[in-house]
Amino acid sequence: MDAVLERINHDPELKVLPQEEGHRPTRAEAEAAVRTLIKWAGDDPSREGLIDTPKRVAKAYEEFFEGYKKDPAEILSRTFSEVAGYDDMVVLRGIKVESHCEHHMVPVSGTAHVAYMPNGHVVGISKLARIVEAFAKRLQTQETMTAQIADAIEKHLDPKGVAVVVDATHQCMTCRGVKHDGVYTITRQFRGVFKEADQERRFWDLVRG
Ligand SMILES: Nc1nc2c(ncn2[C@@H]2O[C@H](COP(=O)(O)OP(=O)(O)OP(=O)(O)O)[C@@H](O)[C@H]2O)c(=O)[nH]1
Ligand SMILES: [Zn+2]
Repeated sequence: MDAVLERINHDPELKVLPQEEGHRPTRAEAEAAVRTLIKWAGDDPSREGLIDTPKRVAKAYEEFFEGYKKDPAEILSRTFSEVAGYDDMVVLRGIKVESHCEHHMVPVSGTAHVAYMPNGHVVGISKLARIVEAFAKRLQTQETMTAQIADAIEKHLDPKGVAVVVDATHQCMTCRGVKHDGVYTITRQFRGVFKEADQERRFWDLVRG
């Protein structure tokens, strides 16, 4: 691997990685990398239809991977305790998940169900969807994303329990490789009171409607 990096960094034809460690590539470097990929795929990056593609791809990447700029602590910082003693679970069913697999960088799409058992205060419900987005819009494995969502809610809301279920399809399994359609990958994290069988059952009853 080191030899590959060494070659990429020193071959002017291949120079797409920054020389200095920790340096974020510039937009121009990112666009040059896209031109390299277009050439490598066998097409001509200077033809009319492709001339602006590196710009478009860089812009799309900003959207696909905007989660790196999101701070879970900030998203969950505002809570409300005026809830008239509400003390049961809060469940958000069917939050859209649009992610990219870290092995092939192709889309992973599906839904997440997120629940927490409040501990005296609640959070704005949109913030739970924002937390899902903050971790989905990164290069991910489904397992990591599921655990990160649960960790963030546990850490910043301090609830009595948290449950996260992600149900998704991976284009790296449908469009390439094994090419199996209709396979849904389900990952789950049940923490705190959701480890109790009756709470888990109530969660599923609500999620299944
Ligand atoms: N556990 C897990 N695996 C994933 C996820 N997304 C993609 N993968 C898998 O990551 C694996 C990478 O395996 P490799 O053998 O290194 O790559 P590959 O040769 O492209 O594998 P194939 O997809 O089998 O062709 C594949 O089995 C993918 O299906 C994910 O979210 N979680
Ligand atoms: Zn993949």
